[in-house]
Amino acid sequence: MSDEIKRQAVPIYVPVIAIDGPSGSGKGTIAHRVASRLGFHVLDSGALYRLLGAAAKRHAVSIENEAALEVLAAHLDVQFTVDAQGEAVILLEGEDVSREIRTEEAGRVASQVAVLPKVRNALLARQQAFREAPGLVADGRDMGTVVFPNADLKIFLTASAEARAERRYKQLLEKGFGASLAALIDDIRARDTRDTERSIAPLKPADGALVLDSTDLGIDAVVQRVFDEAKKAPALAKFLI
Ligand SMILES: Nc1ncnc2c1ncn2[C@@H]1O[C@H](COP(=O)(O)OP(=O)(O)OP(=O)(O)O)[C@@H](O)[C@H]1O
Ligand SMILES: Nc1ccn([C@H]2C[C@H](O)[C@@H](COP(=O)(O)O)O2)c(=O)n1
Repeated sequence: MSDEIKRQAVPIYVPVIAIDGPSGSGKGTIAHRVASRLGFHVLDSGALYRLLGAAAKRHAVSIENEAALEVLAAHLDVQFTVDAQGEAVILLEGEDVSREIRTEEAGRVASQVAVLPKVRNALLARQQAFREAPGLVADGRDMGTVVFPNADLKIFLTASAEARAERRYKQLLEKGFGASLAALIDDIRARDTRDTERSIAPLKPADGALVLDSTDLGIDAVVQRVFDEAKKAPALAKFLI
């Protein structure tokens, strides 16, 4: 045996912040702001369910055909990129679907395919693979309960259905989509019911999650609350110095 010191690779711990909550509560906005400050990656898990819905439409697969959707989910050909202006671009089978998957219809279909256990299982490892150094902020419905149950910080972000519908209304108009506020409230309530009442990975606060109601809180105030909590988590505090 030589005196040579054998170097062993020390695995790097990759922290995760899980942000869950209902549609329009601000998860994506907060996740991007927090990730940008920390230099972390972002997982928009809802986009995967939306993409699966779009893939089902392209391949004429019924959204009730769980076996076929499981195969589609396992082979989903997606790329998350940015364009020259730094805007997020999502490619499905090489085609830019960034706009198509952001419609209310795409959200409804995503919520319908998301109730299927085989679909959720097929997307699980793909979501967990987003956990890369230096860290990840993951947004969705089951980030803290199922996908990253050991997350360093769990936030459950919520707001009244009316506040969320109003935010969505403004957002859709800004993007050039037509919208009706009354229809959005109905839609949000229907989606809340489906997401919270499904038998697998229902939307609910994870054990230990900080529940933040943003009905009367602006974006900056929510981000500050998240950082206040992050400072208390040993694996995250060093990124906030
Ligand atoms: N605290 C807040 N106060 C006011 N507006 C907000 C707040 N948080 C987010 N918004 C706005 O609400 C809209 C919806 O936010 P966002 O898309 O981040 O929600 P989401 O929870 O990710 O929705 P979804 O789950 O449907 O993707 C955006 O236009 C965003 O700027
Ligand atoms: N972790 C997740 C993320 C999303 N879904 C489902 C349920 C949502 O209604 C739908 C669209 O999500 P959004 O883009 O609005 O965040 O996808 C889920 O079940 N689990």
